[in-house]
Amino acid sequence: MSSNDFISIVVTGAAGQIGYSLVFNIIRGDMFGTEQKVRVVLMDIEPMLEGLKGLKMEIEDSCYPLVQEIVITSDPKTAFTNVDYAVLVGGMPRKEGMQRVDLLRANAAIFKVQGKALNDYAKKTVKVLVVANPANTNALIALLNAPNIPPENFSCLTRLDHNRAKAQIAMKANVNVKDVHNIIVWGNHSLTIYPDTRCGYINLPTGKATIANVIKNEAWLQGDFVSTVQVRGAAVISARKLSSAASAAKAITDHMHDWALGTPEGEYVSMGVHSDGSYGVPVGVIFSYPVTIKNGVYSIVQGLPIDQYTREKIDLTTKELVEEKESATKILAEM
Ligand SMILES: NC(=O)c1ccc[n+]([C@@H]2O[C@H](COP(=O)([O-])OP(=O)(O)OC[C@H]3O[C@@H](n4cnc5c(N)ncnc54)[C@H](O)[C@@H]3O)[C@@H](O)[C@H]2O)c1
Ligand SMILES: O=C(O)C[C@H](O)C(=O)O
Repeated sequence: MSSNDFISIVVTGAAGQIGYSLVFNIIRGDMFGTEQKVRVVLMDIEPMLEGLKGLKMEIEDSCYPLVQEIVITSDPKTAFTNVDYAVLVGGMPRKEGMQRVDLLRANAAIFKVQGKALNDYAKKTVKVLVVANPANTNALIALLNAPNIPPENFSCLTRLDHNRAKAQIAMKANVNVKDVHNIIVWGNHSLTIYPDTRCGYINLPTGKATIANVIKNEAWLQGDFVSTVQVRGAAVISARKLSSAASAAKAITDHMHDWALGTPEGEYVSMGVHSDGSYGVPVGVIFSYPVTIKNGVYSIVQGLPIDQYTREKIDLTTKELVEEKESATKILAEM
């Protein structure tokens, strides 16, 4: 995993709300295990360095034994040098009246710089997770600017959508979330993401049962369930007046934990990864697929049945990602 006895991980946007939760998940051992020491680089823009100093003090005062070193910086070279893992949370948030393309433009500049910095300074084996929205296309921009790092090492966060779907099923079926398995979320981390339960199952005291057989309500599974997951981020913003933070940090932790340490035999998780053309999605967009992970390498689950309804949902989210890719390509060409 690391040439030393510690792992080095950078979190960008560390002074923000996700950062405040995420960093403690890392140093508690939730991400890489309770025996793994970590060097954590907290990166943010220069005006936030004072806040990062406070976060560093809180980390010290928490006395977590896994902490090897805490670095705070706003300099990309310092941030990315020799890191094993990079979690890119920092970005420009959408402001009132801002179109999606304006958000893309603001973030393209950030992810171009960070992609180049990863390329120049990180280990070539670095595993990158992009969280800042639009997460799939920001990840693509970073990847396009890091030609020396394999595309398979770039991912974006859709595990929060995956976890949201799992939680909705557990609540509807009145079972513990740990008994719900093999939910899939396909596509873009946006309103078009498609939560799919057709391959999922629930462990009941009587044995394994399909989600459809337990829920017995196809209209709900194809209707309210899908829309609840799709608008969950907006619902949290509307209630909290802030976007999801602790649940996002938990999802980031789950994503990196599984990427580093693997998935249990037969268990799928959802990850936004560089499309290889699987399931008719064009090569070269960052698309959320079901994956299994072994020895730090993910494999897209192949051969799942795709019915007409699922095909339409996958096509819709694919169309949005292809359009985002076209906008990003134009924006990058103008820079
Ligand atoms: N993919 C997902 O599931 C998911 C879920 C929740 C939030 N998000 C996204 O995650 C991002 C962060 O959310 P948050 O609530 O922590 O936001 P926040 O506004 O609290 O924090 C963002 C931080 O990023 C920093 N930042 C801005 N530009 C930067 C740059 N160039 N380099 C380094 N840092 C920079 C800011 O200074 C700020 O401290 C947002 O884009 C949000 O939409 C994604
Ligand atoms: O920050 C947002 O716009 C919402 C976030 O992506 C979420 O899914 O909670």
